[in-house]
Amino acid sequence: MQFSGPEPDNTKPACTGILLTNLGTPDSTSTGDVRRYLKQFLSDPRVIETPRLLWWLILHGVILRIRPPRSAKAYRKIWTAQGSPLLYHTKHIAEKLELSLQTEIGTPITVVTAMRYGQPSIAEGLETLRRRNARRVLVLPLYPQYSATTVASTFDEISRVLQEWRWLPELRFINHYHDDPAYIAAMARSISAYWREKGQPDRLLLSFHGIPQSYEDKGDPYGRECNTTARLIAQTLGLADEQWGISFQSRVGNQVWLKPYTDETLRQWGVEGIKRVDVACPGFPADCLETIEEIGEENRDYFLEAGGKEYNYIPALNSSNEHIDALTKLVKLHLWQPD
Ligand SMILES: C=CC1=C(C)c2cc3[nH]c(cc4nc(cc5[nH]c(cc1n2)c(C)c5CCC(=O)O)C(CCC(=O)O)=C4C)c(C)c3C=C
Ligand SMILES: [Fe+2]
Ligand SMILES: [Fe+2]
Repeated sequence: MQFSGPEPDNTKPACTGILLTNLGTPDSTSTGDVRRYLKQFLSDPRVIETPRLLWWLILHGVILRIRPPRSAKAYRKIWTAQGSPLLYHTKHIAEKLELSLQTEIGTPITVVTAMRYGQPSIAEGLETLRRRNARRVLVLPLYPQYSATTVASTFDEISRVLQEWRWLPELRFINHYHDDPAYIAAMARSISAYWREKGQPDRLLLSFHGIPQSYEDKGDPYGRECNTTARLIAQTLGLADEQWGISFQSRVGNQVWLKPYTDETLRQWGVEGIKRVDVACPGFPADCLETIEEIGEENRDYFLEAGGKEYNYIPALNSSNEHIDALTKLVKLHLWQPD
């Protein structure tokens, strides 16, 4: 094994680094770039637990032929002049979080963005921190709820990259913050601010990305953590049981995923005569394909076609001040005491 250099740049003062990570996104909406992204994402054994040889045949024989053009079409609907929403929101959160932490904490601190799949990679993010002489690194994956498919996968990639380093920084890793009071308060404040402007709906749906039910059966705590987050937000908003619900979206393939499903729930609510539904996605701190297109557009149609009259998607926290304040508090809880 060759350990890579150079060593930390000691000509610069030592600082603490925050590696702010998110899932990642294609480089562009071309089918080729989307295929490259999906190949990396769906080859991760934390995401797909099917035996490797069988999965390789399915992935290369079927999925990577059919899905990239379909996903590319969906990405084209949400792409902006600044590129992919997931990436620019995450970068903007990192910039504002750095300013906020520098104001709050006397010691030098730097925040760097990295993506589990695609660019900027985790290897690049760690290299940037090494060049800035970050001798202590706190990793903050932007996933409030723990799942092996997301948080453990991020940890796998960090440890894979660091296996090649000689001189490791001190490391800390935030593995979830699903019940963190500042995050719950920020979510509740964002929803009630929306309602102050537009009035309150008949029902609030809190929709989370799903995972296969079999992963939960094998011990993944994700579904339980989503339920806790949803209950805490509803409690903070003072909602009665019949005023809100929880659901899981974005399922892929034909296995059973966590239920109830978002699309089925919205159709059912439309049929039941619920007039207005607002949807918020507390598992997505930054808006992305799954919120803007799937919740903002696709599921709107399901609800309205089933008889619903009004449907609103309440945007993610993104780089709002309430989100930055919550993340600043969260980071401060995990930081080292000053020397
Ligand atoms: C097929 C398995 C998948 C699992 C398991 C999964 C878990 C999971 N994903 C997120 C967050 C995001 N997923 C996003 C997109 C996305 N997810 C999957 C598949 C699984 N996700 C695919 C194939 C895609 C790509 C889009 C598509 O082709 O449909 C995104 C958005 C990325 C973007 O560029 O905007 C996010 C964010 C979580 C939190 C999670 C488990 C808890
Ligand atoms: Fe996903
Ligand atoms: Fe989706």
